[in-house]
Amino acid sequence: MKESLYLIRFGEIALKGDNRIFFERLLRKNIKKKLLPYRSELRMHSGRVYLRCQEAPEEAVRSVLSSTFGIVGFTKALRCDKRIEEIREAASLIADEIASDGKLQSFKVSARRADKSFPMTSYEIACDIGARIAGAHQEFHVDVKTPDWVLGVEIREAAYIYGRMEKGPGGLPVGCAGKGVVLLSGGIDSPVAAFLMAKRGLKLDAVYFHAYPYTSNEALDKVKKLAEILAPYTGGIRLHVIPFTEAQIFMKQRGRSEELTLHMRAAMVEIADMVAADTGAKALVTGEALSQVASQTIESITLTGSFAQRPIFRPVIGLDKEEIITIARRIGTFETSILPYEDCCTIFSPKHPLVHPNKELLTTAYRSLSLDEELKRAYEDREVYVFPPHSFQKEDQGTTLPLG
Ligand SMILES: Nc1ncnc2c1ncn2[C@@H]1O[C@H](COP(=O)(O)OP(=O)(O)OP(=O)(O)O)[C@@H](O)[C@H]1O
Repeated sequence: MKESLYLIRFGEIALKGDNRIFFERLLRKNIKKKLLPYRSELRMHSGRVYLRCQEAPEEAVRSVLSSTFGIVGFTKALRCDKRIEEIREAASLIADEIASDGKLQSFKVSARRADKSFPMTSYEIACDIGARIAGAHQEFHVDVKTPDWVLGVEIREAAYIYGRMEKGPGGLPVGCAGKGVVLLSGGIDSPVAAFLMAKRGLKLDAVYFHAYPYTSNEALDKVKKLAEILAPYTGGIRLHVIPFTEAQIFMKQRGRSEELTLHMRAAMVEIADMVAADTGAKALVTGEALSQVASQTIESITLTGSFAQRPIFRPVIGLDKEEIITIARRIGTFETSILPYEDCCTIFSPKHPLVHPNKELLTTAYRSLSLDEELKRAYEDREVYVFPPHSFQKEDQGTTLPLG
């Protein structure tokens, strides 16, 4: 009897020594949660992970596996009795499916025999199956050195037969690094920053500063859309929308024009920190890249970063715009990010912002604005959206696991 499953390869987790079990447990939990409402079962056998999820459409499972950090590869597999006739049949089903794509031509069979009582050697299995596939499909020829695809046969407590590996996103299971708060604008850079930090295991909440009516509801919809696109990677995401207009007007009226952008950034950092304190996050994340604009010089970043109670991670700090765009395209945020809705900072930004601020002078100027009440009110009046809806559970706070 044949059973259809997925064989999953975990990546960096394999290097985690004694702590590997924590990472594996978290990754399995993340996969199962993303497959809800379907029933799924994950089993481990000799360092392999097999997922059984018969109710879910294949597309849904593939989309979950290709967006779950910690997975480096996966493939559909067939499990059958340890009889050569069954193995041949399963191998030919997999070869038929790959042949129907018409894209791959050369192949090889890689056979492994953990159960040495099986009456054929690995070499004999490989020759037997390889000859049959090549005989049945004119489009396939054997190439043991650089094959387009590999048919895997593993003889364990049962026989497992699988075809082409698809790529997973790599990285570490979301949540293993604890929790962070990303400042998510509608631009190109911050969604990429969110993606990169989730890839290193950070569970994220997002904060968006909305200056209605100076920034439109379409601008807000755009950020919601970005959060929705990121959600499969981040294992769900909450978006905190901060009504920022009054605080911005307050700063504009009281401060010096050329200092306004930096004041706004500092205020954003302070509010994001409040969200972090509330959600148990240990770091902030921004999409800042060195020297991209006036507020991203070393002096500006040092100044605005000094208002945070936690480290600020800036994973795109050393990337060129083109490099950031390449990632944005790959993860699917680019087309949404370039929709033409203004960000609140652009609208309020002065013509000649300070580029190399003096930290002491600017800190004093910012503190003299006495913004505490304004910022507290903006924070308290925030609205929270969850992507996908109803997905957030208390246990999603993220746990810092011991690193091995
Ligand atoms: N309205 C906003 N809401 C939330 N975060 C913001 C907002 N505006 C800016 N940020 C944060 O500040 C960072 C720097 O913003 P800035 O507009 O200077 O640069 P940017 O390179 O255009 O960034 P992005 O492409 O992410 O908008 C952003 O990456 C983001 O993390």
